[in-house]
Amino acid sequence: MAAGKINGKIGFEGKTPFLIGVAGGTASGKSTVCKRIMEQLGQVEINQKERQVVTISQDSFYRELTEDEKVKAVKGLYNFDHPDAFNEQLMYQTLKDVLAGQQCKVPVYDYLTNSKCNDQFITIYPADVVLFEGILVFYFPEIRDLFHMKLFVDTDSDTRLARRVPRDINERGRDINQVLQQYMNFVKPAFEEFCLPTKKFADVIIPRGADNIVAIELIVQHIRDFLNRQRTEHVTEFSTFGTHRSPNKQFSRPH
Ligand SMILES: Nc1ncnc2c1ncn2[C@@H]1O[C@H](COP(=O)(O)OP(=O)(O)O)[C@@H](O)[C@H]1O
Ligand SMILES: Nc1ccn([C@@H]2O[C@H](COP(=O)(O)O)[C@@H](O)[C@H]2O)c(=O)n1
Repeated sequence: MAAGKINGKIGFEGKTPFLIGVAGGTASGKSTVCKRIMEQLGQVEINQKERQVVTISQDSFYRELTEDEKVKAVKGLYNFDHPDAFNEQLMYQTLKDVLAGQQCKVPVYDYLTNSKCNDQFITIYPADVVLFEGILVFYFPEIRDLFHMKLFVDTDSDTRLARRVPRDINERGRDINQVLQQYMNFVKPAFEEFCLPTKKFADVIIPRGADNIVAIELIVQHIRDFLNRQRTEHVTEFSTFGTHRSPNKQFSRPH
């Protein structure tokens, strides 16, 4: 079978998943936007293996800290917002595997220990659409070039800080001083230096994140069109030549 091409990008044998990058500052609503997209495509209630759309978080690719770095991290003195905090190679290889339609595993990340959970992985089953979300998903040129569509969630920094403080205290085991110290020393300057400049690479900027129902509906419609086109092409290929992958999983509209 000929290699697939989406937005001028060369794919692989069989169907190339549509890879969407979702960037934006901390607590801008990246995960929530991905969740809304999945909900609107009727994917949330479907079991993981059958899903047509999956989300991967960049947080799974934080690199392991040295003992010294662990001590700093506990005090809010480690920079988790610098590109060097991520394992770029593993991220790139994982996305290449995803694009090749391969099943893969990504580490489960634990914010309480600032490290991966030992022997715990999330299985990423082959899907037609893959969302990859994180603060620096557009930072690394080789990774950025893999995306077929790039979204930037643009929420003002006061709102983001107001969301981050309770989230980090309630869900990530931090205290208020630690959160504010980390924010002023690392999160804010790194956002300005590494994340915000990547907004220019976005195809679609989503002001106000998940509150922007119109933007999310437009993106969902674009994904639906892609999935429908893929299914139509697949039926034609399947009846003519046979194919490498099983027929696309069905997706449903929200009720
Ligand atoms: N539109 C919104 N309105 C209110 N709270 C929101 C909204 N979007 C996200 N949140 C909350 O803000 C926090 C961060 O959102 P999240 O989607 O996890 O951001 P990110 O993935 O960019 O870090 C979460 O507690 C989430 O529930
Ligand atoms: N051990 C860690 C790892 C990351 N962070 C912070 O998480 C932010 C990225 O996640 P979002 O969901 O907010 O996009 C990033 O700003 C890091 O500072 C952390 O605090 N501890």
